[in-house]
Amino acid sequence: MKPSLILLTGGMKTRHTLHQQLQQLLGDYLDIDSYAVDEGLPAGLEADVILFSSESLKKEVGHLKNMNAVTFITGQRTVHHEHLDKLLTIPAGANVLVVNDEYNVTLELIQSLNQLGINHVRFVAYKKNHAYYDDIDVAVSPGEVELAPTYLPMVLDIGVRLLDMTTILRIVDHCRLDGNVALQISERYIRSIIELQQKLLLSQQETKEVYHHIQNVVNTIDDGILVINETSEVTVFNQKLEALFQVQADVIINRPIDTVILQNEVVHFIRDGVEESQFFSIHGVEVVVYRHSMIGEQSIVTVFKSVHQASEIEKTAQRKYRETGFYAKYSFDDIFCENPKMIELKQIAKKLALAEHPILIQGESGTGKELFAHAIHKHSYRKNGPFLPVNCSALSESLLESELFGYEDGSFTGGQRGGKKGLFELADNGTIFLDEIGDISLSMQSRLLRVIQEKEIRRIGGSKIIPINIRIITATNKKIEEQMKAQTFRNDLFYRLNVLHLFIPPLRQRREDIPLLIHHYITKNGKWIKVEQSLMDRLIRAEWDGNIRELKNTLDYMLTVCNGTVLTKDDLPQYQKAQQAADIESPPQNPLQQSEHRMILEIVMQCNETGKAASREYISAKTKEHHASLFLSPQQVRRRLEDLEQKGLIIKRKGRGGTRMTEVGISYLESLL
Ligand SMILES: Nc1ncnc2c1ncn2[C@@H]1O[C@H](COP(=O)(O)OP(=O)(O)OP(=O)(O)O)[C@@H](O)[C@H]1O
Repeated sequence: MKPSLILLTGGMKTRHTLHQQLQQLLGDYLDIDSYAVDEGLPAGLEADVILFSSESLKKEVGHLKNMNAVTFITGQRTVHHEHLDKLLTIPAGANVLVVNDEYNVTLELIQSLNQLGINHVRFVAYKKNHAYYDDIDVAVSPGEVELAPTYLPMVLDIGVRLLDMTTILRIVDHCRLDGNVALQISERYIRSIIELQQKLLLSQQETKEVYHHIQNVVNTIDDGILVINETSEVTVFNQKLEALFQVQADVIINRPIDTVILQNEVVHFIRDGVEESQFFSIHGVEVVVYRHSMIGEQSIVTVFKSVHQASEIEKTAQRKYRETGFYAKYSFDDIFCENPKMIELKQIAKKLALAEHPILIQGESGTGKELFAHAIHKHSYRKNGPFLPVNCSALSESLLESELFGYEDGSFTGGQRGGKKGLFELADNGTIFLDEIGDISLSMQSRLLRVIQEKEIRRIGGSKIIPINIRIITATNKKIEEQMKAQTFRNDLFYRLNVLHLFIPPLRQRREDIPLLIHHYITKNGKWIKVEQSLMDRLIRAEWDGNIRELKNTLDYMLTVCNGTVLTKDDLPQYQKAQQAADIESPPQNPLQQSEHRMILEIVMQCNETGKAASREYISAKTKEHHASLFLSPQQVRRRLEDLEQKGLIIKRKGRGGTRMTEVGISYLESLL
């Protein structure tokens, strides 16, 4: 007769699994019965061996009467080896919540997982009444997945834990089975472990093959590819780069990038760069390096392209939009200025270009708002995408709406067959420039607000939601702050559009730019024409209510009518000639102001005549020679000069020329004498 064994477990699932395990290993030599507490135990239990599935179960039922056996054994348990590979797929460093119904058993499980060499993750033991687990990447449970908190992103079932080999051998020993039986059982046990090993080896082999395949693919690419992992070790370095850096990939792979790549600036850009791309010269080859952080993997992929190739790609991308006309025509180099505030403004705009936020540009009509919008797009990361300027005041409300949002077929009479894409859709991956934004109706304002908030649109008459990725630049010559007070412009929209802000000063506040712009427009027309000094002075001091646009129109007119090689006042358009008389500045009423004007202008005049630079300090020192009450500090001189320049009486120039009298200034001084 075979010896008998009764297995006692808490739950049915454990009973099934352990019964199956015992049957497989010992079924030929023992009569095996099993009971779970949850299913109810019979009135009396009698066997050679009674096996408790765990220490806690022994505590729970061990004291019961009518339980007779020669030997009582408490089973030691271990993770089911077939499920170990599930644990190996968890990324290194992950926080893993180990879930089991009893805390002590959970701690035991963590210990045995560590003993099995699963050390690449951090295990956290689950406690029944613990309210919330923060920062857990995955939960694992030996058959108790339903206990895991539902908010966790992933729960892996690693199967009911099996009886370990020592427990099996103790049973063999207590049932006094033949020595060969123990040998056969351990062989069966070992065989299943070997099968697992074979499975792992196979998958390792497959991984190697996939790696080689990827390596071959990466080597056929015409660009250099370099990838680093989260610890800055190089994981991919293709043949193209071997040639560029003149080094073998096997010297580089799996080493920290800063120990193998000697070009510090390249390493710095790859590891810590913020820009998307940068130029480098590597062993005399000019390259552009594009940097891309892989989301979720903490790896950085970089692509090295020759400068020539990179510019070809850009050209192809831009050509597409050039054909449709949706491209930025001007860059920052097309914005001419000498005024220090304008030079600073250009620098600021370049920085704003690199951000992704909306920009509101304010300034009077003709100051160059649209020019700035073009330049910003061209300087931004979206430069290869479309640029769409839209003049919001030029279209009626319904037309503007259909232009911006597009429409579906049959939405209204006269609409294009098959519907039409709107400008928001066409601007996808690029920039839309909404000029005269202060002129849009309140209902258009709310639609625009929704586009900005939701980053999606719906065509007129359509139901499909279309996601869009656009940058919005807006401009206005209106005082939008006043419009908000009058409640004709929505506050919430204003703050959405005005994340970044530029104010372009009117031309009369930057008169130094006038000679430069005049020179630019003359040369642009391909003419070799001089400007008579008296005309230049007059142009410098004109009001230019229409700003640069008006100046440009004036020059276009004069260059067309001019007969000789010198532009004179006679060439001025009629309306400006008419202003001439009114232009001469009348002296200030205040006698002190009059004396100051006269004193400063005389000093400047003297300087101009003797070729001396009329600096603030020099003028200030000279004022001491006049009446004591007229002394002006260099600061005061600066303010007075600004005022005189505003009036067009002098012009401040950088460099050796310094401040100069204008012809009008000279006449004005004469009128004061
Ligand atoms: N700094 C500059 N250098 C060269 N050209 C300029 C400059 N500023 C403006 N312009 C030119 O002046 C003209 C008017 O500029 P733009 O259309 O950009 O002005 P705006 O402020 O957008 O005008 P509006 O408010 O009327 O739309 C354009 O021809 C532009 O090229």
